Amino acid sequence: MAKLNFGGVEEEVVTREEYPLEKSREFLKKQTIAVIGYGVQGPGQAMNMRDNGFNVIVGQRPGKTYDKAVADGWVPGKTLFSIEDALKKGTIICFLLSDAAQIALWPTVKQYLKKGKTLYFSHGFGITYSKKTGIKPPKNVDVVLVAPKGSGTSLRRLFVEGKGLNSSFAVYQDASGHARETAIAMGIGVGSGYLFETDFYREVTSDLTGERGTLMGAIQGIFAAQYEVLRENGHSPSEAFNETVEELTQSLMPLVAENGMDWMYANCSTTAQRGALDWWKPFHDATKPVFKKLYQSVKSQKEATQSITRNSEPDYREKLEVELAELRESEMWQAGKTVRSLRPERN
Ligand SMILES: NC(=O)c1ccc[n+]([C@@H]2O[C@H](COP(=O)([O-])OP(=O)(O)OC[C@H]3O[C@@H](n4cnc5c(N)ncnc54)[C@H](O)[C@@H]3O)[C@@H](O)[C@H]2O)c1
Ligand SMILES: CC(C)(O)[C@@H](O)C(=O)O
Ligand SMILES: [Mg+2]
Ligand SMILES: [Mg+2]
Repeated sequence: MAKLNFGGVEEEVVTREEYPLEKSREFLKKQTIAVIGYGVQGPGQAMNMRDNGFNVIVGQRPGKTYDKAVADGWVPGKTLFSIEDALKKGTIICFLLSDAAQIALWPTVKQYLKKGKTLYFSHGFGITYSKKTGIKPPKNVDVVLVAPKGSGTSLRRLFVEGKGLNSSFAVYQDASGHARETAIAMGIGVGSGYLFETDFYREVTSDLTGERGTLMGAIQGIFAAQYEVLRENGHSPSEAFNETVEELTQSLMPLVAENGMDWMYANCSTTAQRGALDWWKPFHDATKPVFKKLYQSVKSQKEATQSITRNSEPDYREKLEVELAELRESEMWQAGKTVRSLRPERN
């Protein structure tokens, strides 16, 4: 593993140079990788592995998602099967159902976890919260995790562009003596740019915090608050949206991604720099208590209970759609729809 300095802290990472794709293919050449579930991570990981030359099959229940798998080139009876048939054939079982659905399907999955197989997750949820999920793998199988740090949609898009998301990897159970190499080889196989090591608990707690925080929850909250203040002070929707969202995603975040926050600041006016340098600390101080509360809610497993309870309700999709529609139909995001339609590349 390559040792790198992350802001003064030494950490080890696995890069593609160190563990090349050919090595991964060679290590997994006798395995049948069964991707169970074809939602968001399923397609990204399955198609990337297929394009990387691995022996991959998909297990999906009938319905719209099964039809999507057919449209993506998976062939019924050859590379696309019922969940049970894929579980039977697979030697590495990639459990890529939603975390709540994994609970319902676990008794079925467990039946097919024969000695020597590997159970693969993309989240530490099922294992860490095993008292709530009932997911307790038999001792004679390997249990590993590769968690791409981003949406399955981005995992696929970046792969097609010749780039790669980074992923974390972990071993929960090493029955074979080579579980760690399986995790690394799978991580490279699904198209990760590089891999950093963690454990199931740390993966799930950081992931739940991140998506509820700056990655998804906090960002919407901050957008909404600023947009509302601008509107309350007489600014038009287009002006408020541009100063809140559009400029961030189109102009400034790509600069942050490329070279960091100070570099983005340096590419703005001294007027903007002065204001941003004065104001980031009050925003930090105002939000830190909320982040502390969030982390506590994750640590106490309140977030896990909430996810399991709400996402296991039979009508959770319908209820989710109502909440997503509320966002979509808000003035801010409706303004955003019009703003996006005006981007020159859309014409
Ligand atoms: N969405 C992401 O991009 C992302 C990113 C990193 C990690 N993960 C993790 O990857 C795993 C898969 O998440 P996802 O978001 O791709 O899942 P998802 O919500 O998209 O669902 C995946 C599949 O589960 C199937 N399914 C749902 N309920 C079922 C049931 N009762 N019986 C049989 N099949 C059922 C659906 O048909 C779908 O094909 C989770 O552990 C998640 O935390 C997801
Ligand atoms: C893509 C995310 C937010 O990183 C993932 O953790 C998820 O749960 O979908
Ligand atoms: Mg997550
Ligand atoms: Mg995540």
